[in-house]
Amino acid sequence: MERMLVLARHGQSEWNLKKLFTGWRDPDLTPLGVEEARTAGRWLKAQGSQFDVAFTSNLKRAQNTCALILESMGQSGLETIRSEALNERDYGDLAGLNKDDARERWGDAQVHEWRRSYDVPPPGGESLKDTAARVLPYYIQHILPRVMGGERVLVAAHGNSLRALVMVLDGMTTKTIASLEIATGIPLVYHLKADTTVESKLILDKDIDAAD
Ligand SMILES: O=C(O)[C@H](O)COP(=O)(O)O
Repeated sequence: MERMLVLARHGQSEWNLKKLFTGWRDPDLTPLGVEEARTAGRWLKAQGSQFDVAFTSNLKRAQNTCALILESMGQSGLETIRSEALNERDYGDLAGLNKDDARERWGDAQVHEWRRSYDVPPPGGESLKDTAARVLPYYIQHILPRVMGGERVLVAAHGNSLRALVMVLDGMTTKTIASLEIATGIPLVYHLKADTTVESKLILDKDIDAAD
């Protein structure tokens, strides 16, 4: 039985382009982000992939990425389940601020800690640990059973909600997770074993250039 789980971060958003902290704010995709999503769908189709169900967040950049991937695969209208649990990490008081300005104001080290550490939240926002506290239960309760039942599952979500999941799938630690970047629109194709651990992982792009 094939147990396929594909994770895709949304394509470039309007606020990614402006280098603004986004979190739960709801900008749409840029034209490049639309093209990234369509390309991801074409790659997946070229791999011979098809999906039985998709999951995405309550934010339009992920929802539209999901729809564009499926459209490119000829699977528009596939069952797509939306959940706030898959939303990007909430960046709290940083949302809307420019990342370069934030580095100027608080220093590179502090901004990097807020963006990439496991348990240090940005002011008024969620740490990765907080994000994982909603992503992982949702994955275990709603996504994993479908994968283990042999359905081919797409999850179109966000840089940090996916980092929370990849941390577990890849057996990363609270220290090594700080180095993990997930680029926009690059599908991570997992196949799981019957015991739910990872049998294989394929990153459908060799030149990962993580969006800022
Ligand atoms: O929410 C955001 O600002 C981006 O989508 C992800 O931000 P990060 O790469 O700074 O965590």
